[in-house]
Amino acid sequence: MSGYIQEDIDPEELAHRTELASAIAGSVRDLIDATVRTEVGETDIAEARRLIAAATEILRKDQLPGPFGIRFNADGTKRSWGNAVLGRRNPIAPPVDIRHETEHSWLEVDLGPQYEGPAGLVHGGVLALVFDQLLGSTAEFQGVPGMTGTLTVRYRRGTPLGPIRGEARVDRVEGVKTFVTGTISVDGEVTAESEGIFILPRWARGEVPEAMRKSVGEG
Ligand SMILES: CCCCCCCC/C=C\CCCCCCCC(=O)SCCNC(=O)CCNC(=O)[C@H](O)C(C)(C)COP(=O)(O)OP(=O)(O)OC[C@H]1O[C@@H](n2cnc3c(N)ncnc32)[C@H](O)[C@@H]1OP(=O)(O)O
Repeated sequence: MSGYIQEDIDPEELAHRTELASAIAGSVRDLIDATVRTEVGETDIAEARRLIAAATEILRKDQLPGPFGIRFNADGTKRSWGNAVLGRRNPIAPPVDIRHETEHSWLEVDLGPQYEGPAGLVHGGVLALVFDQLLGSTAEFQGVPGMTGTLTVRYRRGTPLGPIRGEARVDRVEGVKTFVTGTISVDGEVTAESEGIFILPRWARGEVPEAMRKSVGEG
């Protein structure tokens, strides 16, 4: 399938590029937060827009023709820099770091004002986004990857903006379907629960590369 790219970059060069990716995305995240919360007037807005346009022009000097895709090194390390949740170079992504343990996976992330839904609370769609990635990555890490077939979320109480913790584990595997459950909690209290069914698509059956089944170093 297109978009999965084998691309060998030596470790030193990759570390350098990763640093640059994180740096530019971090600057733009800061800009997003500043934009959401700004109270400045017309003159400052006009000046800020002029500077942002100049920065955009610099970045446009050398662009990929399309999305970043998912890139692998021969050692199985993986880069999903455009991913909406994990993407190192995607300012829309919080970005989330998912940690994988033997039995479960977890994440901790600070969701700022750009993820607001109800006043002061995280948007329900953003929580679904985080669950989709957390549960999907958990299935992938356990060697039973799939595309999201069904994702259900039960919102038990509002999730305040700020630090959240997510946890997930594979509940069971039935043929090509992996059932994963997870929670999001704040200060030790569960605010949302989710179950996802991840399905190994027809086109991938019998040919999931080793790098895909046990990938490391995401983001
Ligand atoms: C080179 C190797 C690649 C490996 C592939 C792994 C890829 C992911 C890897 C790593 C991800 C890391 C984390 C990601 C996190 C983010 C994930 C996303 O955002 S994914 C984007 C949103 N989801 C979609 O766009 C799916 C769109 N839908 C489809 O592509 C198909 O409908 C798909 C794959 C879900 C199923 O289609 P069928 O043709 O492959 O499957 P059929 O053979 O018809 O069904 C197999 C079994 O699944 C059930 N099933 C089918 N669709 C279902 C559904 N939607 N929900 C529940 N069950 C379903 C069926 O009843 C059947 O069950 P029975 O074996 O008979 O018991």
